[in-house]
Formats: sequence, structure tokens, C-alpha cells
Amino acid sequence: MRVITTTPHQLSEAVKVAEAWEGYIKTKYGTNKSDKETAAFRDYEAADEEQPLVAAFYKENHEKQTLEHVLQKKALYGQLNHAEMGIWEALELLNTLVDESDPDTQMSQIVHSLQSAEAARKDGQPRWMILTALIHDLGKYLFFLGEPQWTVVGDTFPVGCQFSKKIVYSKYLKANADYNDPVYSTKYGIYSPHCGLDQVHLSYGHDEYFYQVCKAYLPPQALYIIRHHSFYSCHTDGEYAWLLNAHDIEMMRWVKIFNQYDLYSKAEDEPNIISLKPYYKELIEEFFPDKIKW
Ligand SMILES: O[C@H]1[C@H](O)[C@@H](O)[C@H](O)[C@@H](O)[C@H]1O
Ligand SMILES: [Fe+2]
Ligand SMILES: [Fe+2]
Repeated sequence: MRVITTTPHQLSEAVKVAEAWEGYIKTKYGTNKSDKETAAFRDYEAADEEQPLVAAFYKENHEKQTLEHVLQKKALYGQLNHAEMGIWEALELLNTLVDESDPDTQMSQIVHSLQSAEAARKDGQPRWMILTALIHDLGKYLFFLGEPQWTVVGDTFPVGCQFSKKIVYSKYLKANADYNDPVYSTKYGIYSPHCGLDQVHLSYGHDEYFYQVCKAYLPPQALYIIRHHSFYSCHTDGEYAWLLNAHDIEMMRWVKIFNQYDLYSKAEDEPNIISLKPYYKELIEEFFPDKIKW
């Protein structure tokens, strides 16, 4: 097994910034919403009683997302030889998908995409951020390539090292084959402290897939958001600080800014797809060619 290492210099730099991560994210990037407002989202306790599908989703996800599974899917989809398609086309296609893992929206994905993008736009965010909000979930196209929801949607978490208790529905991780593995069950597993998330395998889903699809076209901040937006135990609960390097800490601030648009826009009115289309088509053309590889 290849162990991923960090040079002493990289390490000390990363430790300097990562040490205070847990408290830091909450104070510095704490949401401007009240506790009551934020409690209305991602309430998995309530979902447990009212939306049994969500718990069932995570049970299957947590049992099956092993390091071996992740490596296999990365090899398969990293080749980008499954389709050629434009961004708007993908958005329209995803219109028929409802995400089983999400307790907060029963709406289709194009609605969620436009709601997130419109929220960023109203906030005066730069064009790359508005575009990122629009497309961040397009990796859910995996579902249309025949993948089951458990390896397409839901929160992500590192595999190959100890699972955090703060991962949503963490109790189900006990049934994961890696849970008792002599290496993968240790705190650092196959990683070394502060090796950086670029070296870490997260459970496989729409984040990693779409990051690969977009790699050639978007600025680093946008790519970072796309790749890590579902890693809630880290960006929201402050877990796994020991994996982060200085670059991660720098980039995480964008994930936090983006997260507000992803989450809280779900309460807003349904956007008018037809009237918004010309604006977003132009925005897409600024960054992407007509067709890209999927
Ligand atoms: O249920 C949601 C949904 O699947 C999102 O697209 C994903 O980014 C979240 O992390 C997840 O909890
Ligand atoms: Fe997502
Ligand atoms: Fe989303």
C-alpha cells in the first residue's frame, strides 16, 4: 500500500494554519442566518422519522463506499469517455432526477441549480462563482450512466483512514468492510498528516466525477468547490483538519461562501427556467466550449 507523505516544511506550514480549523470555520465563516433558520436545513434527526428514504440511502452508501470501490470508480470515470455533451444540455437532462439523500428539497435538480446560481448572483458574486453554483451538482449525471444513487449523491467522507463520528448517520459505517481493516481503521490510515485533500480519496460521487469533467475549464477556486462541496464533516463540522494543507485552508473559504447558496436557496421560490436561460447560456459560453467530455 502506497503511503502518502508530506515534507517537513509543508507540514509545519500546514499545521500553522490548520491547527485552529475547528473553531476557526465556525467563527470566521459562520453563517449570517439565525440558529432557527439553519436548523431548518440538514435536520437528519427529523428526517429519520419523517423521511425513511434518507436513512435508507445512507445505510447503503456507508456500507458500500470502501476504498476499493472508490479507486475502481475513479479509474472508470476518470477517463471521460462516456459522453460528449454541453453544460446546458446536462442541466436539462438532470431535470428528471430527485436526490434521495437530500432531506431539504423534493424539487428537480435544474431548479436547485438555478436557485443556487440566482442566490449567488443576487449577492453580487463574481461570474465564476455564479457559474459554479449553477453547475456544481452536474456530476449527478453519473445516475444517467447507470450508477445507483448511493454512489452519486449524499455527503462525502475520506476512505482509507478512520471514519469520523460526525459523518452523517455514522452508525451505518460499522457495516463498511474498511471499518475493521487493520490499516484503514487507524486514525491516519494510508495518509500522512496534512498531506492535502488532493491526495485523499473521498467516497465516490458527483463531486469527484464533475471535478474531472471540468478540470480543464474553470479557475482553481471553482474546481475546489465542485470537488469538496459535499464534505460536510470537514467544511461544516471541522473534522479531518489533520488532512488539510495550506492550500486547502485557503480554498475552504470559498467552499464556505458557496455553501450558503447551495443550502439556503432551497427555500426560495421556483425560478423561471425559460426567462433565465439566455443569461446562463451566455455565462456557460464564457468558460466552456459547446460540448465537453463526460
Ligand atoms: O443530499 C445532498 C445532496 O446530494 C448534495 O448534492 C450533496 O452535495 C450533499 O452533500 C448531500 O448531502
Ligand atoms: Fe452536491
Ligand atoms: Fe447542491
